[in-house]
Amino acid sequence: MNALPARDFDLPPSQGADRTVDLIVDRAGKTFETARGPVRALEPIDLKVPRGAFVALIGPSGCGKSTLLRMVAGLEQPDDGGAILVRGKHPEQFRKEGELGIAFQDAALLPWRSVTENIFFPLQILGRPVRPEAARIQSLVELVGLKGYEAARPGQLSGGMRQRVAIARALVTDPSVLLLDEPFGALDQILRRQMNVELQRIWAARQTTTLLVTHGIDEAVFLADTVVVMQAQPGRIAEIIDVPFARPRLPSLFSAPEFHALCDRLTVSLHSEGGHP
Ligand SMILES: Nc1ncnc2c1ncn2[C@@H]1O[C@H](COP(=O)(O)OP(=O)(O)OP(=O)(O)O)[C@@H](O)[C@H]1O
Repeated sequence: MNALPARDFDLPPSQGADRTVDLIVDRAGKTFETARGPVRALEPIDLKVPRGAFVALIGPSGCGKSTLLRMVAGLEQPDDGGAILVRGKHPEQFRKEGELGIAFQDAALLPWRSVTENIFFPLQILGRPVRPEAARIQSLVELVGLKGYEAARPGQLSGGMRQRVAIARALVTDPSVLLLDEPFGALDQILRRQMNVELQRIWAARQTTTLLVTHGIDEAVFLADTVVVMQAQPGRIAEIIDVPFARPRLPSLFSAPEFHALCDRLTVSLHSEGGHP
C-alpha cells in the first residue's frame, strides 16, 4: 500500500478492476457545510489497500478517520475531484450489494432481538433469505465465541460480548471488505486485548480486507499490516508505517521490546505535529 502525493497519483480507468487492490482512494477530501461555515474535515488523500490487508487508521480526534471510513462505506461523498473505488465499484453500490461489513463503536444492537437475530439482521435488510444461512450464522456465532448465547438479548451481555455480536453481524453477508470504527473503544484494556487476539483470528480465518479506526497505538500495531498515521487541522495522512511482525501474533507480542519500539515510533509520528491519539 502506498500514499502518493495527489499530483503523482493518476488513476488509469482500468485500475479499479485490478484484482490485487481492494480499495482505491483517489484525491478524496471532505468539506462539510455547516451553519458556521465550511469545515475542512479531510484534505484530498490517496490510499491503496491490497486485497486481504489489515490497515489501521490512527490519529488525533478530528483528523478525519471516521469521515474517511464513512466515505469508503458510501455514507458520505468525497468533494468534487475525488473518488473512491472498492473492488472497482462505487462504495454505495458495493455496500448495497452486501459486500461491505461495518461495525462502529457503539455496537448498536437491536435490544429486543436475540444474539442470532441481531447477527442475521443485515441479511433481512438486503432482502435475502435467512433460513438457508442457518448453519453459516451458527458458525459465525461460534467464530466470535458466543456459542451458548444464541438466544440472549443484548441487555444480558457484557460490553465485549456485544462488540463480538456486532462483528459477527458485520460478517454475516460474507463481506469482502470490513470497516471497523473504534469497535473496542469502550472496553477496558484487558478485554480489549482479548478482542484484539480474537479479531486477528477472525480476520485470519476469512482474509477479509479490513480497515480499523482506533485510538489505541498498541491495538493498531498488534493487528495491522500497515498503520496510516493521520493529523488534524486539516485532516490528512502524515505517514504510513508497515508492521513487520509475523502472524499469527501472540498475546506475548504486547510485551516484546520490538513491539514497544514500534509503538514508540508511532507515538513520535503522532505527536510530531501536536496530535494526541
Ligand atoms: N456531519 C458533519 N458535519 C460537520 N462537520 C463534521 C461532520 N462530521 C465530521 N465533521 C467534522 O470533521 C472533522 C473530522 O471528524 P471525524 O469524525 O472524521 O474525525 P475523527 O478523526 O474520526 O475523530 P474522533 O477520533 O474524535 O472520532 C471534525 O472537525 C468534525 O467536527
